[in-house]
Amino acid sequence: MTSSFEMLKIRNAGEWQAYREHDFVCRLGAGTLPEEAFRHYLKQDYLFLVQFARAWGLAVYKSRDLDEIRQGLESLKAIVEVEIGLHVGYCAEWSIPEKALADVPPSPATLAYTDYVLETGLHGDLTDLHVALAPCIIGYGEIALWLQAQPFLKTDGNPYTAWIEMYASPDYQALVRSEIEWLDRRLASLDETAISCLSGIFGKATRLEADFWQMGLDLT
Ligand SMILES: Cc1ncc(CO)c(N)n1
Repeated sequence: MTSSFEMLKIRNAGEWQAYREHDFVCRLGAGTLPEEAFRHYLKQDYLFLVQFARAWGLAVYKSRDLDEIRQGLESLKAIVEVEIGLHVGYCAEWSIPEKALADVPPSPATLAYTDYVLETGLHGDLTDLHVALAPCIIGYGEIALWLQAQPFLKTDGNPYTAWIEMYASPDYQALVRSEIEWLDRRLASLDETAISCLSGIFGKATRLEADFWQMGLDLT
C-alpha cells in the first residue's frame, strides 16, 4: 500500500526529483562540486540548522499532550546536541571556525526557507509544521541513499564522502523512519481537503530546498 507520506511525494513528484537530483547533489556525489560552493553551503546551513532547532522548539509549543511534547523535545535535542555538533565539527574541518559562523549574513534562499517553515508552523498546527519540515529531515536521508546507489558516485578521494555518510548513517536513517511513521499516522485520518492543503505546503518546502542547493552553486 502506498503510505500517506509517499502520496505527498507522488503529488509533488517533479519538485521532489528536482530537489533530490539537483546539480549540487550530483556534483557532491561525483566529487566535482567546487569547494567554494560547498563552503558557502556549509555556512548557510549552519544558519538554517539554528532556525531548524527553533522550529522544533515551536513543535514542542504546538504539542497537544505530553507525549507530543516528549517527541518534540527528543527531536530538538537531536538537532542541538547531535546534528549541529556534527555540523560545527565538520565546518572546522573545512577551516570555518564556529566564531565565524555566527557572523555570516543569511542568504535570501536561507531566509526564504526558514521564514516559510516558521511561518507555516506559527499559523498552522503541528501537522502543518511537520509537513513543512519533512523535505529537510526525510529528503536528506533519501538523497544520501540515492547518491550511494548512483554509478557516478565517487568514494575514493571524494572530499564530500563524510557528508554523504553522515546522512546515510543508521542513526540518521532511524530518525527519517520515525518521522515517516509519525506523518503516516497523522495523515491517515485526514480528508482530501486537508491532504491537498498539506500537499501544497510539502511542494513549497521542497522547492525551497532545491533553491537552497542552487544558492550553494551560485554563491548567492
Ligand atoms: C537545508 C537543509 N535541509 C535539511 C537538512 C537536514 O537536516 C540540512 N542540514 N539542511
